[in-house]
Amino acid sequence: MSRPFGSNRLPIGQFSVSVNLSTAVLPYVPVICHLRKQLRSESCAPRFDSLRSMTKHKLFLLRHGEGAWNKENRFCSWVDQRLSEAGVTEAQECGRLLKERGYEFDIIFTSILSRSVQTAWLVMEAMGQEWVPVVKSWRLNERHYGALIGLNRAEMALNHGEERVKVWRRSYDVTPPPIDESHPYFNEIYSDRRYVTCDIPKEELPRAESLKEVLERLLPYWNDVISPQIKQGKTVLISAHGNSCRALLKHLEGVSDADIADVTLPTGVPVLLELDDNLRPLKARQLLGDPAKIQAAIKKVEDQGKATVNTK
Ligand SMILES: O=C(OP(=O)(O)O)[C@H](O)COP(=O)(O)O
Repeated sequence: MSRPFGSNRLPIGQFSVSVNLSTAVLPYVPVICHLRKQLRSESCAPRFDSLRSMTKHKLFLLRHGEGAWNKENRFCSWVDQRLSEAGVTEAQECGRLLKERGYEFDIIFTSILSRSVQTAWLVMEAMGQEWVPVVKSWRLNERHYGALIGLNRAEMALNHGEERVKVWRRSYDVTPPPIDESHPYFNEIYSDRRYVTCDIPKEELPRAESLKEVLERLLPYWNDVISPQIKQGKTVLISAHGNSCRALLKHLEGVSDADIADVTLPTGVPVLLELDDNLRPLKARQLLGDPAKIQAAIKKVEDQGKATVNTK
């Protein structure tokens, strides 16, 4: 008996089916041929192509819960403040929210500053996922605010003007004056033994950074360590800082140098990014939680640079 397809395996799209070409099947061959044609038609092909590149990776960025100096409105940066009572609650609530939504992490990255590590622990505890590995790097540390470390933002706005403070806080490529040995927090930072564990000599660690410089020290870590984990299909949480998360967002979303000035991250609010296989965002970032509360928290961070008298 002749075989119309040369064998008894009939390809349909990506699959093939075993066909017994008996006289009982032969009447259906035109229908099968029609289906094959449809699958190959131009109207079908793009749909499959886009499905292939649409593989979603979920990446979560988190600015730690409120720290003691967030509360006092001081530039904290590389000073190792722990979470305030409100910051502990924020981190726990963040963990509960992530649990309620059914998210599961495979690996967590933090800076080597206690407030980001403590936040990761509290999130994991609230999610019942304490076993998840945590990897720490100075490359996720907060931006180094140089000589501004420890200063009160509202007092600076009074002395230098709100515009100047906004430039120091939010511009992309303005580096604040560097910290030197006369600074009250210099020794506390540079004699801390955590900074001999870094992948560069202590002497080469920054003394002040613009957001651009934060991105430059963060990118090798993102490219070599974090992104391979995501590409392997792992769900990653990065528990870090306002400006290290902003730098990464700028990179991933392609935010312009000018527009990044208007991106503000509140403490304790997880940011969900859905990425394709090339780690490009598939849609806009999502700040998870009550939108009204999130807007209020963003405004609070922005208002920290206003010249109001700080009574706390
Ligand atoms: O330590 C800081 O950020 P963090 O609270 O995210 O670690 C900075 O002082 C944040 O200051 P900014 O919001 O003026 O950039």
